[in-house]
Amino acid sequence: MTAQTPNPIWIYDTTLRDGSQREGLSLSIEDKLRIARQLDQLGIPFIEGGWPGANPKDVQFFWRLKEEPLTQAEIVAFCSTRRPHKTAAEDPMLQAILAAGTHWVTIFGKSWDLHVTEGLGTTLDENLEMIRDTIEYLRSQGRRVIYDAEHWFDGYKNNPDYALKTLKTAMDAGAEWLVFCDTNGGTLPHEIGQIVRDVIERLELNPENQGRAGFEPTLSPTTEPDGLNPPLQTRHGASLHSPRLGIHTHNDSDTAVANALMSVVEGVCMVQGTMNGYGERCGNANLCSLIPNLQLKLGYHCMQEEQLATLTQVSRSISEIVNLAPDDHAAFVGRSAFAHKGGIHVSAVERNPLTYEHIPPQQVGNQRRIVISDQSGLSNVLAKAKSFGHELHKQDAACRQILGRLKELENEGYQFEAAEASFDLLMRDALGQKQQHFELKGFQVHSDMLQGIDTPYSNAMATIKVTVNGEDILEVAEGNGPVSALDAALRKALVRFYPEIGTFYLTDYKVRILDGAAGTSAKTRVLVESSNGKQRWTTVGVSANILEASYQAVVEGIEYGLLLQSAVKTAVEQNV
Ligand SMILES: CC(=O)SCCNC(=O)CCNC(=O)[C@H](O)C(C)(C)COP(=O)(O)OP(=O)(O)OC[C@H]1O[C@@H](n2cnc3c(N)ncnc32)[C@H](O)[C@@H]1OP(=O)(O)O
Ligand SMILES: CC(=O)C(=O)O
Repeated sequence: MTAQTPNPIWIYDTTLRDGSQREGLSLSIEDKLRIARQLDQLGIPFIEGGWPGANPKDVQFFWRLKEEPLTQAEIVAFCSTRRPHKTAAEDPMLQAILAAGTHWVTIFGKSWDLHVTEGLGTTLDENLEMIRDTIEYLRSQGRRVIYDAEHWFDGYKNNPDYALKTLKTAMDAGAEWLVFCDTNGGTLPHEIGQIVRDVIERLELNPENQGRAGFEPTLSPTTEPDGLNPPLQTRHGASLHSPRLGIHTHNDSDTAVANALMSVVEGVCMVQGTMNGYGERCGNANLCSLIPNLQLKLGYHCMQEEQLATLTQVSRSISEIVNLAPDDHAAFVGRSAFAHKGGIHVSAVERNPLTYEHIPPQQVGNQRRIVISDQSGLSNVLAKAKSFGHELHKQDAACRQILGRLKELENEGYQFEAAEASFDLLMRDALGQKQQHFELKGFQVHSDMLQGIDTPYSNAMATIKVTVNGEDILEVAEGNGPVSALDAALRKALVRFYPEIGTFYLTDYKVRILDGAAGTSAKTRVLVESSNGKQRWTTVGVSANILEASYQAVVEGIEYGLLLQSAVKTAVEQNV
């Protein structure tokens, strides 16, 4: 028995166009080029690059791509139909889209009569003319056209006959893809399914051309012939008399991904969306969820398995480029997507990951994580101990002791899920492996608010006394705040004994008031992130005194840094 080839779905990415309509997101040309290259590597066949007539950046972006073309993806330029009562040939926007020099163009036109009369301010017939004239003109100029039917679902609900006329006009004018857009994002999955089914029937579209029924059409954008109205063929030789269908959904009802999936189930074979779901208002359908759902759950083919296994990295790299923090809880690609916190979950996952994971995380390039907290059981402790290289068994007394201490400290306000270095130190303490590098004798911090030439500024001074190897050390240091002064004084006292401390620095400092109702006597939790230039680690301190909490976190940060350095030293010595 031969394995059946999965039906293909063409992914159409619009991060660079619809994605950049998200409030707070702005891309430079270099950003756009970097994102386009990542999508190309990922194996996305269609990348919508922007609207060339709308702004100079998008014009230049297409020029830059001509100089440094993508390896496999087809870059698509986007534009509206021509303006009412003009010809397509004289519309400057359409001249701009031609000048972009892409093989494929996407044109959006109105499907909803309300938008025609109130948005465009023209007649229903003129809108049909605009669609026809625009597409025919672009075809006459050798372009292949994807037609985005804007507000398709609202239009179809309001006036199905007119909406169908717009689609038929686009189809007859030579559009190769008709894309149903849920522009306002208000349609629910059951309505999407019903409407797509109706339209396929009413337009008498051939389901064979929709990428189902075992066909594997050769519509690879880069391998098909150039030129005017190229003949479209399926692998089996049947010519494409009817266009293929696509879906473009927005997330205003939080159902964009479900809506796109419903359309595919009904026969649509192009899915438009954006990386990380960026887009106007609440965003577009998130390709980072859609692609794995299509390929791993529904059995369609979107990209090679190895490309899918880079999805998490591409998602995070794009969030870095657009300068938006990645969503830790995003399905498939989020940091927490395969994080297990509850003790029951961890105990089962350690036996068989299927018990609490819907897919193996590595299929999308993500990884399983075990989180430590007061929701933990012995299984969490064992899993963490293993990841830190400690030999520990469920029956060991230390194991229960660590779990008990963890719960006790979390009850006092500590939070170890974000401070794994402190948890490692706690485990070492219980296992009798914690090395004490110094002993605190006391510290004092003095903080002033001073008047500068224009603005006030703060100045702080810390004095610290520690004992190292039996020797008492007293040091003073200044800082721009009490914590930085204390940190500086401590390092100054220790650096003579532990020169590696000179390479450590604080990279983040977070404070959380734990019991707001208690006012100034509330407890404070401090999380400190430290680095030695190669690794980063986080430690935690809790106290009613913010300086005391900061001191705990800073000291553990230094202790842990020393531990990491000595582990490196040991590894080097052993290799030698
Ligand atoms: C659903 C979508 O996401 S569509 C994409 C939306 N994206 C954007 O709008 C971003 C880029 N847009 C822009 O830079 C500008 O809006 C431009 C350059 C396109 C147009 O700017 P302006 O000429 O100043 O027009 P403005 O933005 O005020 O209004 C939009 C015009 O497009 C017209 N229009 C809207 N849809 C269409 C359409 N499908 N076909 C033709 N014209 C359309 C509107 O009727 C309006 O016309 P008017 O100027 O006669 O009132
Ligand atoms: C075309 C498009 O972006 C929309 O209708 O949402």
